[in-house]
Amino acid sequence: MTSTVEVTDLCRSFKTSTGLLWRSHRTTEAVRDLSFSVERGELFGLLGPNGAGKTTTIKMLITLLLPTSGVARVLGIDVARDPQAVRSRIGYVFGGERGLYERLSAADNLRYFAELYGVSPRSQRTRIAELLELVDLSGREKERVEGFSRGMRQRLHIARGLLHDPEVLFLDEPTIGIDPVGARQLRELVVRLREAGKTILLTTHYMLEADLLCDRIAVIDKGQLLALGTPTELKSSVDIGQVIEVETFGLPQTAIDRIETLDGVRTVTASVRGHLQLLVVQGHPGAEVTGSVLAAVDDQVVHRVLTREPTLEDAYVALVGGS
Ligand SMILES: Nc1ncnc2c1ncn2[C@@H]1O[C@H](COP(=O)(O)OP(=O)(O)OP(=O)(O)O)[C@@H](O)[C@H]1O
Repeated sequence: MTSTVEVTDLCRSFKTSTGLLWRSHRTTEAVRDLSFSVERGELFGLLGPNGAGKTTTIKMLITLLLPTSGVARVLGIDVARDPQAVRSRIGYVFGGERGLYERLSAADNLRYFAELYGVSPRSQRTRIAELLELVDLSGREKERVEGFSRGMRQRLHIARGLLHDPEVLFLDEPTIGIDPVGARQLRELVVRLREAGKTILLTTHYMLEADLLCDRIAVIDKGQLLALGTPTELKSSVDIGQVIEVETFGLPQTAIDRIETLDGVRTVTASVRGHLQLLVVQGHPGAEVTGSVLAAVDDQVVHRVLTREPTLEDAYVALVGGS
């Protein structure tokens, strides 16, 4: 049986030129020899840092961009040979997407797109009602979109992407810019879609989201596949050493730089948590680094220290940080 999405040695490069008088040309290889497949009914995640090639890959799969070389098949159809046939059987939604009619109600927006997508007039009414129910917007369908939150708009976009009942759905950063409550509602919707039998390929920068949602994940960087597997497989495939979280306040950059150079330390990431700074220090496998990390930090500024099990984010940082 063929996979629902099958990507084989896929490449896409872009030629760009800069300068007015002396033009210089540059080629960016956005996707390089990428191969993976997504099985029917699977929720598959594509992860990678900015510029890794995730959107370029999705754009080729949804027939908005032609591959430079290699083959991509969706539902067994070559995306470069028969884009029309692919388009009629897939849906896609980009995070932060515009394109809804603000002055129209949610239901009128769906009616308009249903016409555009050629949904038969007979089935439009029931289809729209079903979709509004699915995306938790029934009861709000008569309200104009201009009064909707970002999360509601995104759910409406997903309903729009499902009007023609596609078998495969591509979601590019579906929860970007959406508050935690809205993001949770969207994640619940994605789970319902999977339960309804859709095959879903999604990109995200949120590791917790990927860990919660995805059956399998491909991690890509610089257009190439770095790792592929279930969240559990990824966590155990990367030989992660000790992970220490240090909550501090007012820690100078020089101290963070010093920790990075300590023996046994693999990566250090610093972020803001409320009024505190959170340092996440990953050690090399087998190295005991808690003592030396704490010695490098003035204990006047340490709020809390804990060691914990590696998360998908730790595995991701180890994979991408080391590439
Ligand atoms: N139309 C284009 N012209 C030139 N270069 C492009 C074009 N589209 C993408 N690129 C380049 O291709 C590379 C991959 O970009 P892409 O948008 O696929 O990454 P991404 O993984 O989706 O990143 P992000 O997480 O930031 O959305 C980048 O270096 C980008 O600058």
